[in-house]
Amino acid sequence: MNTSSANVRIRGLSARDIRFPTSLECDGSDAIHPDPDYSCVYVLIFTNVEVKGHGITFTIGRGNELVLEAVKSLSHIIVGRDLKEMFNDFASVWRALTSDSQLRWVGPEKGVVHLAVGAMVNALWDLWAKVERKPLWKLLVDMEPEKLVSTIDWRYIGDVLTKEEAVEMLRSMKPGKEKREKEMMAHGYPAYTTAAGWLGYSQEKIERLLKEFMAKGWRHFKIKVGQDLEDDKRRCKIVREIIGPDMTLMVDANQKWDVDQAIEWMKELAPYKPKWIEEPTSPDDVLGHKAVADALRPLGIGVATGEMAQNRVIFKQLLQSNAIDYCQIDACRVGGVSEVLSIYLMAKKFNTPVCPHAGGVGLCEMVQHLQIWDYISVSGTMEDRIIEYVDHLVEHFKYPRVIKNCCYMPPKISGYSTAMWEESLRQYEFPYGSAWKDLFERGIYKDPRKGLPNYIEKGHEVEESINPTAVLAHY
Ligand SMILES: C[C@H](O)[C@@H](O)CC(=O)C(=O)O
Ligand SMILES: [Mg+2]
Repeated sequence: MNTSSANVRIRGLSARDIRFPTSLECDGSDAIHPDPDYSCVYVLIFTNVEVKGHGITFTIGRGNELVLEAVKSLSHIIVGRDLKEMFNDFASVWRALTSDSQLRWVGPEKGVVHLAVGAMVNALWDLWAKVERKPLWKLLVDMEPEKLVSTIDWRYIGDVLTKEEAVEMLRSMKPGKEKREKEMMAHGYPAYTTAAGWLGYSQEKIERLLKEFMAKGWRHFKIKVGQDLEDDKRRCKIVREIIGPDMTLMVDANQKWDVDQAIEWMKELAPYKPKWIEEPTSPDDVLGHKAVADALRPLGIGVATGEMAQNRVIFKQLLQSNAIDYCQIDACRVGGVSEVLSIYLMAKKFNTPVCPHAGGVGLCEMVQHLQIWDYISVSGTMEDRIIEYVDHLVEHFKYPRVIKNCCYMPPKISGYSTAMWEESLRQYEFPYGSAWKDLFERGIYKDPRKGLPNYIEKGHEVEESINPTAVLAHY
């Protein structure tokens, strides 16, 4: 470890509720989430020296309120701790964050508490990379295999991949690493875009955006489906007409269907040659995904999923039962970088390509690091692999992704690319930021602090409560 991490101690942690009103333009909309306001809980870890860790977890609006509280409840686990000692045994830090006995009861390792762990763990990895003065992908690439696997909690996955196997896997990829790194620096990692295909966009907007992306050289596109079959057919037909037969079309149902419905619906969309159907059904239904995948493979359609798979155990089952053709890790959904690493390693074992999910705020910034590490150190191939790209909210990041020739170029600044501009935070912190104040004043959004029923005076459920904060739960 770089000597600069010696005597560095975590002095404090702040978490802020940052929201962007993206639902106004239907950016990010899909069959299940028609009105997402791209948001994040923004965690800042302060130390006794200048270096700070920035970590985010993505939500689509009010979920921030819950994640924020979970971060506060977990913060005592890392505040006051020594960095060097934490990074010497990072798996134990992760285990401590996921094992708080009382909070664990409302998980475990899933949902709100796990999203909170994700933000905190991402902030710690950002801090680690900054202390080492490397972008996160390079920190991972340069780490000795033993060290890298020591950051992962192997509980529950050792039946498909042991720590020792993972070390061997990483060692076996050492030859050619330098060459792959140089190649990455020169050409970057290929991307596809979802930015033309949100469900709430009008036909005119989809057509215009597709043409604009095509003119810039984009060749792989994803659109949302799942609300109305006839409408999906119409939209897929238009997209195919615009992009032509040779370019890639992917479709995403965001969990809209039952298993049988997914199979039937996709048979109808098969003539438009989608490469994959993403999230055809419930993210928890491993065997359901398998049924869909088995039925659609003969039609040349793969199944992709993962953006809402809650932890490494679900990924283990999806991979071991051959229920998915594309593994879509998400940088925040599982417990941050450490758990994501274990999913990449399992995907390698089962020879399943990883194509990260990035439709959200800050996800493009984060997943590029992970996928670049995968190419250099884990899979050693980009075949059948591609990173999602969306184009909004980039201006709020200090060191945003750099796209050249439709490829992500490796970040050069140390850290995990998660830091946002203070001005953006001041504008979009909910509900106090200036942008939100303006939206409330113009009546575009309702200020949640106004016009709430006052349960203390009028209410019945909580009038007996001796804790006035109990009413907060009754918004
Ligand atoms: C609500 C989000 O925008 C979601 O639709 C993103 C997604 O599914 C994707 O990018 O894939
Ligand atoms: Mg998706």
